[in-house]
Amino acid sequence: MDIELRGITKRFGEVVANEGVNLSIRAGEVLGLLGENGAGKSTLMNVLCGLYRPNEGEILIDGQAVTFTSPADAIAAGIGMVHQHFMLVPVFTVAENVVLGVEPVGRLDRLDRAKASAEVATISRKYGLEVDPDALVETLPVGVQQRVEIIKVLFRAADVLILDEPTAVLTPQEVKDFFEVVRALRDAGKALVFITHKLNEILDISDRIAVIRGGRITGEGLPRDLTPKSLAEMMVGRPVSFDVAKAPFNPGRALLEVRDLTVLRDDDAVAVDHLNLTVHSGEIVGIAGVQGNGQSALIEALTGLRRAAGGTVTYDGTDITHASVRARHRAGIAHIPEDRQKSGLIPKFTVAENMVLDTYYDERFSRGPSVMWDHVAEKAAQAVLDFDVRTPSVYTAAGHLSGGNQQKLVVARELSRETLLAIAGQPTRGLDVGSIEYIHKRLVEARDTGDGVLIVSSELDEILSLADRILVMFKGRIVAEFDTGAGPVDKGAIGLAMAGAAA
Ligand SMILES: Nc1ncnc2c1ncn2[C@@H]1O[C@H](COP(=O)(O)OP(=O)(O)OP(=O)(O)O)[C@@H](O)[C@H]1O
Repeated sequence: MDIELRGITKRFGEVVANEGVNLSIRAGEVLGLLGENGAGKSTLMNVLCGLYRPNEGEILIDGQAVTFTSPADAIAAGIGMVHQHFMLVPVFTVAENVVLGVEPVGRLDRLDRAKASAEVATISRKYGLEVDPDALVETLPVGVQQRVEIIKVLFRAADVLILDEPTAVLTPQEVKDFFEVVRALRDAGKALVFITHKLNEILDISDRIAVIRGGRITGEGLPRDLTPKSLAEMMVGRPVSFDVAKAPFNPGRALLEVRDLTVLRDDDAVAVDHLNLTVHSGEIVGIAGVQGNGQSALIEALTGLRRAAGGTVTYDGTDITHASVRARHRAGIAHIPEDRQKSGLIPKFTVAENMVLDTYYDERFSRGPSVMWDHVAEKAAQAVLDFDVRTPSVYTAAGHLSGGNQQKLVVARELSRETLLAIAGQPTRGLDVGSIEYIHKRLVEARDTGDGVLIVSSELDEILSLADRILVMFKGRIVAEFDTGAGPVDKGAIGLAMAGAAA
């Protein structure tokens, strides 16, 4: 099935998210769609999958114009979206999730479980999407849950699959397996649209690449004619540097001292196991590791979101092991959370309000019980400029910003106040290369002016380019340490430690 988008324009009030977009999506082809944060990728895909109606333009399927009034229309026409945030019911099995809402009339009590399992097994075999149809979704790793989402779309007989940043949450091995599936789908004649911010990935998996900028398609090309550098330039409209310039390493006093820290998961399993680490002033410490080795629980414990079951956390000489989130925040600890949508922002609040979440006690912003909103708006406008947050105004609801710009807003709030220590979880996930360059610069600036910075990232390249010291976390413990100042670090050795070789 071939699709032709012709002259698609989509506006939100004053904002033109897509403008006169012409794009073809062909059977048996992976189309890579690349664009900076806020360029209009999600909007365009939401038009294609029936979630938004365009103000102008039309969609043609095999030459015939179609109108979608709901996602159900698009699904009926064979267009399926695999969302970035999975929409599965955790307490249902794989097969139940797949057939839910389709047959028989969406009622689980009338579901023929054996038939559903058999159908899931057939799809799973056909495209190499390995999964146990009878497993409960909540017991499955993220990479497998994603396969369930894809099976769900294929079960609805989709010929066109839209994959919105599918690799953002996957480990490198899962990405490899996932690419195999994408190729199998393409070879079976499906049309795929693949959205990612990772330039190497888009060059690897795409048959054709289209670049969107400011709501318009500004370039198209074949991977063999493009490089990460040329793609980055096409996308951002200026050269992007992948190197970070840092001042000489000159660490000061110990700012964060973690001793013998143990943290439990919700089910009481040990997530962080008698862990020790120190972050000094003027130093970036990077924690590398395959996701799921306790990094998230560690950050939660350091920022007060999760109780420490044992050990101590000392910040600038004070024991903060059991201090509240707010007390830590006030004491000058910045936190860039891993999941901005869960814990970073309040989507209904404006950009300005989100800039002062938790800071309104600050005497610069409040006098007595009342908040000085003019002053807040002014400060917010400056931070929006400084951190290149793309928003129509500071009075726009944060939930209306593109995903990447929401992330930049959190970073702007956390790094534009007086802090001593910044703790960042996956600080650049979902960001375009221009924004990554920008946020890396700001983190290095914080270090150069004497802050301590602790970064947890599953992107090894990010850790390598930023960290002065690299700690590898495996099964809740630090299993290896690498000093980047002492000559080039052996990537292979880090990889081995991440896989538990040194444990
Ligand atoms: N529901 C909405 N209401 C108002 N404005 C919106 C809405 N959805 C998107 N926008 C605006 O439309 C523009 C395009 O956003 P879109 O989400 O399509 O970008 P994107 O390319 O997917 O970005 P990202 O890479 O950050 O996910 C942005 O300026 C965004 O603020």
